[in-house]
Amino acid sequence: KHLEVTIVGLQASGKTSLVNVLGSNQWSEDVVPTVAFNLRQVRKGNVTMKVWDVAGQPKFRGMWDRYCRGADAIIYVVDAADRSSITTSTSELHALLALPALASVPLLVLANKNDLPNAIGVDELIKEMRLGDIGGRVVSCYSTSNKTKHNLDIVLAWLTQRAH
Ligand SMILES: Nc1nc2c(ncn2[C@@H]2O[C@H](COP(=O)(O)OP(=O)(O)OP(=O)(O)O)[C@@H](O)[C@H]2O)c(=O)[nH]1
Ligand SMILES: [Mg+2]
Repeated sequence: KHLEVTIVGLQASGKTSLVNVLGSNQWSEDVVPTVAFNLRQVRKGNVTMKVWDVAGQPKFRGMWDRYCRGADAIIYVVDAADRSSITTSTSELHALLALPALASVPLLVLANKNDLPNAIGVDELIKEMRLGDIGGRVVSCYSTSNKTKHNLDIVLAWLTQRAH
């Protein structure tokens, strides 16, 4: 089975770390900011995933839609411990999802870095980011940590469910 997934979200939210931990069980405090994108192949059981890990710095956000087109799923990563980033994170997400080409692509929002104190929880993030307003597609939201691997098992289950 195959799955193509695109990971977007603001810089330093933990996208590359997620792929490193899911793909090769490699956690590091020291990850280089992504330039443009990384393409990784991840195998889990009988599922081969093509993972587009796209850069989150402002100058790269205009490329997000290009990598999201044709994806079987979009993962949107949020740094749940950086509350000052949530307004920008929200507007970037809603701008992306407004694109007709991305209608009906399933979305998984991760409230990442839940190992840090004061990280925002799922219920509050759903409200803050107005995830309830997103229609016409599957929308899920989990609280995760790449550092402790909290809930990464359910992220993987969510992904493999979408393989075909
Ligand atoms: N405490 C904690 N730190 C994390 C977690 N995930 C990532 N980080 C750290 O956050 C920093 C940024 O992580 P990256 O994975 O490079 O973030 P990114 O989203 O790929 O950033 P760009 O490539 O610039 O878009 C690194 O120092 C990571 O170690 C997490 O779950 N918990
Ligand atoms: Mg990165």
